[in-house]
Amino acid sequence: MSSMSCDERFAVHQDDYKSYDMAKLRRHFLVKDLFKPDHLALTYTHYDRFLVGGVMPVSESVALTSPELLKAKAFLDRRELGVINVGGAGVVEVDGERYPMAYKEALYVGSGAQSVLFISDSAQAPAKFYLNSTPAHHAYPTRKVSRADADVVQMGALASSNERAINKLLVNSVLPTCQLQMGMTELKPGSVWNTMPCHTHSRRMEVYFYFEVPEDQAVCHFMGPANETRHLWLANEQAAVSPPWSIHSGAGTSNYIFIWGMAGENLDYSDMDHLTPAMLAQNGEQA
Ligand SMILES: O=C[C@H](O)[C@@H](O)CC(=O)C(=O)O
Ligand SMILES: [Zn+2]
Repeated sequence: MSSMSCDERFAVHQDDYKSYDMAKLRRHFLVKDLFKPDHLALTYTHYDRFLVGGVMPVSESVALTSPELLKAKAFLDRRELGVINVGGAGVVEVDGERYPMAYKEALYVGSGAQSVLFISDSAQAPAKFYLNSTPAHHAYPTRKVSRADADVVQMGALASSNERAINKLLVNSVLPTCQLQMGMTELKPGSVWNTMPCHTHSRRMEVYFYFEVPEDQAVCHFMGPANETRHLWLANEQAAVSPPWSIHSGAGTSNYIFIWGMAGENLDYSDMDHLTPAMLAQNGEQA
């Protein structure tokens, strides 16, 4: 039998966050255990009501069941969904239509879909579907976005350990969405810093999900206002929720890949407020 869980995370004020110890910081901002066999793992945040999830079908297909908290008959009655496969080959079936999903392929599912099923091609190499979902007020068409459809931007340089390719997948230059934006950033070997120089965008919250972190390695994810940063050490396939007041940037003990997902006021990817490393060196000083 497939199963489902839904964790609820309330929004935190940046003044309160300063006093959190590590356990409390992790309880509020770290999302883990996204891929358990035949289980739909959901985390409902009160940041733009952004839902983060993971599902790994192994011995059967798993349905996108609507959690009690949504008080909705179907999960997508009032929501849109973004899916990226970070595991073996699989299929997402939306109202009977089958979308084959290879590794790193994305699917946008529009509001109003009544049935979404997640299926693995093989139990030996199960698919791992990473999910982001936000409230939606218009039904845009469901569409698959493969790597060839992505809007790709090369950023950084090996000399500053931040050479990476930003693959914009579910963004408005590729397809229409209500408020969800998702993409995948791949670091080149020898580069470990993502999103450096870093930024904030108080118009949107964001969630970073790290994968392809090699065994025995980890990523140190930085959060907080620029003059009061804290860190979260993340293992492979864990995510960090970034409130609108927070930077989001990480350094790994090796290279890795991560999926970013955003929602909020607008769909303008580039309207970030940038911060230089020198500004971060003012940490703890008066703003
Ligand atoms: O607001 C945009 C997001 O934070 C990411 O797209 C940034 C990112 O992938 C990177 O610089 O490595
Ligand atoms: Zn950002």
